[in-house]
Amino acid sequence: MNQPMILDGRKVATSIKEELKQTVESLSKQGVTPKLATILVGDNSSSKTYVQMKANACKKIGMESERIYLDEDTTTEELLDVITQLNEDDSVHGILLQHPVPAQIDERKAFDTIKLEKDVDGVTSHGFGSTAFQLNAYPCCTPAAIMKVIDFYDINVEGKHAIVIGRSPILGKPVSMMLLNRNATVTMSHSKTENLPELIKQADLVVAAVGKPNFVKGEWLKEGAVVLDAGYNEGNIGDVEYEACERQASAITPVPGGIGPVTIATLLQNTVEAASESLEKMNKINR
Ligand SMILES: NC(=O)C1=CN([C@@H]2O[C@H](COP(=O)(O)OP(=O)(O)OC[C@H]3O[C@@H](n4cnc5c(N)ncnc54)[C@H](OP(=O)(O)O)[C@@H]3O)[C@@H](O)[C@H]2O)C=CC1
Ligand SMILES: Nc1nc(=O)c2c([nH]1)NC[C@@H]1CN(c3ccc(C(=O)N[C@@H](CCC(=O)O)C(=O)O)cc3)C=[N+]21
Repeated sequence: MNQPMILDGRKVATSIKEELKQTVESLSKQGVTPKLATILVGDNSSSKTYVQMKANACKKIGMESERIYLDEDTTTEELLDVITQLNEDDSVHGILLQHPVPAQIDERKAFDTIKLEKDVDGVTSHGFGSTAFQLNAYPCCTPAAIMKVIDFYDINVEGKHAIVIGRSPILGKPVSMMLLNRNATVTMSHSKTENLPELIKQADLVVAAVGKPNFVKGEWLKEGAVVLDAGYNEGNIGDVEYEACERQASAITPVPGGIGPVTIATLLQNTVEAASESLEKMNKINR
């Protein structure tokens, strides 16, 4: 039986967080404790779990966090006010608005209200554009996590055919740009894509970002494909049918224990970097 390499996200996350702990301690000694603010609109229970996980992860490495819950019927204006207040709050270094938001809210407008220096989740148009053009900005966390797993396990993407399933602003679209920047040949697919299984069959690397449990079937894969499952559905189920895909793949991320933990580590990393930047700025002013 085929035994693929299991891409262990917890291992990748631990190595990132170990390093962060020391930086957080040193920043705190200098009077700046990195702080992340998360905003959740509506009471989607799994979204609540994610923001709780993010808060716990902050605490574990000595960071602070603030969780803001807004009603399901919050208007765009009300949400923009909350974001503006966080933009102006010097104790907050990073802002994360949980995607998706209820339909009445203009998500793009809300994302773009986040100050670039505090966009630790890489969701602003400016952040996305900078990432696409390989300029300096915080990369979107889950896409960056996917790239970190690829790098940690030395997976070669140059010249390879990668298919990304899903094109959301926080996942499919940015990860496609990152893969392109690494010289992969990228197919972006979505709900209107025709003949998806045939396209997947041609891919050396499959990124699943659909939001549908067990969506990618084992028989769709080319033998030896690398499978990166970013999906995280009700009941801790990924977007790929794991057992069947494991038989076809040369390497695969499990769910849980794959991309998820690395996403959180990346979010912490970006927030700590934002705090360092703000300390540097303060020191310059006081000099
Ligand atoms: N591990 C982590 O850190 C993270 C995990 N996630 C998980 O990743 C998954 C995707 O999340 P997210 O990107 O936010 O989800 P969205 O719902 O925002 O986007 C889903 C995407 O999948 C596409 N899609 C839907 N159905 C099909 C189909 N039948 N064939 C091809 N494409 C399809 C949609 O296409 P269209 O654009 O045409 O509608 C859309 O682009 C979820 O399981 C989520 O929980 C998300 C973020 C972080
Ligand atoms: N603006 C925005 N940014 C996001 O990054 C974002 C978002 N919106 N909306 C929702 C999704 C979902 N998401 C997850 C993060 C970590 C795990 C994670 O760590 N999962 C663990 C499971 C841990 C457990 O269940 O105990 C694992 O896969 O092993 C899962 C899901 C981020 N998201």
